[in-house]
Amino acid sequence: MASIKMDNLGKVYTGNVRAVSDVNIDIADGEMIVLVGPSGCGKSTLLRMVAGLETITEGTLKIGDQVVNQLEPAERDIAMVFQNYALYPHMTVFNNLAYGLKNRGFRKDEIDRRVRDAAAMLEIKQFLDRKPRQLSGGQRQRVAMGRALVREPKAFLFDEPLSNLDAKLRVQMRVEIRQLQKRLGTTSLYVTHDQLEALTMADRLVVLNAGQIEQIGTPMEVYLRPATTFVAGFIGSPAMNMLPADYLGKLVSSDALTHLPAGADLIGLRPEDLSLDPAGDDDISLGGQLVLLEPAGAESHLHLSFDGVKDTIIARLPHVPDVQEGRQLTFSIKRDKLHPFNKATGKRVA
Ligand SMILES: Nc1ncnc2c1ncn2[C@@H]1O[C@H](COP(=O)(O)OP(=O)(O)OP(=O)(O)O)[C@@H](O)[C@H]1O
Repeated sequence: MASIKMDNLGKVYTGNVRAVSDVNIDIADGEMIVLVGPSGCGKSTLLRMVAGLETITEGTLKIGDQVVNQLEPAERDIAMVFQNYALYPHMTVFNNLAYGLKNRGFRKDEIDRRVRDAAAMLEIKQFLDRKPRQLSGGQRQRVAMGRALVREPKAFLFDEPLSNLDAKLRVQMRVEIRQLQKRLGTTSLYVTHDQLEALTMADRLVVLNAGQIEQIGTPMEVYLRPATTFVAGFIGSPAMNMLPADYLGKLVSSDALTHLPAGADLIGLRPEDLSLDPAGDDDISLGGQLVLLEPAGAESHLHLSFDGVKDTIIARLPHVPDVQEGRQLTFSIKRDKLHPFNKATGKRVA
């Protein structure tokens, strides 16, 4: 496989529509990078620029040591895996795998070797004579990857491959793709709007907003230290609560927030960091009224209101507490779990 290097990549569509700005990403050989962001943030545009399906209007794209800005998709040696597997229903698995190679004029013995090698790697050798409909969803996904693999590409691109699947199959496929990717060491760029998919699959994830990178990091780096209020709101579920610092200061004892850095006028609290345990020395406590209790089996979401704040705050507990709606509850949170931001810049304050 190969590395991929994006230097100041940008895209302006005809009609002066800017879709991507100043994107710098280095994907190491064998690394899985997940691009995540809301609808319209430019994920597909960026992926298609790497694939060669959209022109690059700014910056440089390298695959391995080669600048590929001007190369046709077929010359870039990159495989794309789509949503619906795009398998040919009337062909056997063998022929599905062989099809692209036949079209490119490979010799029969070379096709045979590549198909059998890929089938062995993907553990689908026993299915080579079956039609796609005789396979489970997971096996079909493997055939789809196999079809890309036989081309021996330099990298894999995934464009929301799981978005059409029901919740259970989605989880199964997520695991399947990630295991394959790790085992085969494929350099991969994976696009999704699903933050859970991004967190679970990525070596590193790239959060994109309005065509620009908000943050790049390992899933835990991004979760534990979101660089901007956008990332804080996008990664994590339920989303991080945000309170103005001066208001939070009124809810808690006056010296509880003195350790916060200068300029931190907006404070983020993750729902899962709020606890009903009594506050210890390093904790702060805040009381609110329980307006709604949502039990969700193994966990529960508690919606709390505070005098003078229009938004409710959500706490996520790893159990369903035996409390009545309408009651006053006191929550504690560790001081080092407060996320300080500056409202005007939207950035984390160090
Ligand atoms: N061919 C085009 N011409 C002009 N503008 C376009 C074109 N394709 C996309 N755009 C615009 O570029 C921006 C980014 O679109 P893109 O499809 O890359 O977003 P996305 O993050 O993949 O969204 P989604 O998750 O909804 O697919 C959007 O504002 C979109 O309207």
